[in-house]
Amino acid sequence: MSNAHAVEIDGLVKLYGGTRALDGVSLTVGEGEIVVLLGLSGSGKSTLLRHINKLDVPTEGHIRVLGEDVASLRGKGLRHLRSRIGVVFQQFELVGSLSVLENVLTGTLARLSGPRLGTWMYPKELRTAALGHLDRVGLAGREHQRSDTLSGGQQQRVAIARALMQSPEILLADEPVASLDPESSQQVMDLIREIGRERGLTVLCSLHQVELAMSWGDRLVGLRAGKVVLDTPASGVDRDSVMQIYSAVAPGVPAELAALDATVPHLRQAVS
Ligand SMILES: Nc1ncnc2c1ncn2[C@@H]1O[C@H](COP(=O)(O)OP(=O)(O)OP(=O)(O)O)[C@@H](O)[C@H]1O
Repeated sequence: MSNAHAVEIDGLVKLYGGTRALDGVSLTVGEGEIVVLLGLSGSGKSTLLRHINKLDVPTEGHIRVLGEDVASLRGKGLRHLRSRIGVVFQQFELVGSLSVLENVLTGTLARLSGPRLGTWMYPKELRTAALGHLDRVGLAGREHQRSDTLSGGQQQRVAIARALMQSPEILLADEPVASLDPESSQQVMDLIREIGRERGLTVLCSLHQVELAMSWGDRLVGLRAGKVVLDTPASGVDRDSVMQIYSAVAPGVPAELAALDATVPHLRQAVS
């Protein structure tokens, strides 16, 4: 990890109509740091991640990413910044009818001109690189398989390989294992961390699984109602302090229950 900053956020406020999705977030992330964003559903994790590659623009505040003032970037400059930031989503966002290899190759579309239909339309060196990334994520030999015939964990590996095609410096992962079973979740998270370390990537990842987050990240950042309420190295942190993020959500809702994944609204109704 170097001392340089990959992401510098100062006083970020985001309003959606009357909703204060982010409420004065200031955060600095060092190059090569692996950061987990934790917090209840609706606490602002995805909104924060979306500001880093300018999928959303601040109502107030400043963001610098890889030395660039994000608000001032447009056109080519914005495309260049986005090419340095890989993204992995909860729902993988693969084209199910395309082969694994073609999905990985689409990670290069932003820097190629003209449409590409079929893997043969990509330069040979890109196909070779894509096969290398598939090997790295444990999917060697699957390149010609239709993507929608893979398991969820395998599809997320394809999405990681696709992100690697950009040779990113930052990886944003928005609940990358929310739709996976616990075993696949652990494997995918391990893979993201190993790849992050190997390549010196700065990783920002939102998660709902507290135990996984504590054993996985270098640093935990907790959001509640758009504010940073926890910012700590993961090493040595005690679980109770992390659970504070989820406490006092609503009268009668224990923090343990509130911290549960997408089932929270249903459980809340059940206990209230
Ligand atoms: N495009 C939008 N338009 C209006 N409101 C939005 C929009 N995006 C987010 N919000 C609101 O902003 C708040 C923060 O949402 P966000 O998706 O960032 O939370 P989150 O912590 O990522 O939640 P989850 O864990 O469920 O993904 C919520 O109240 C949400 O309803």
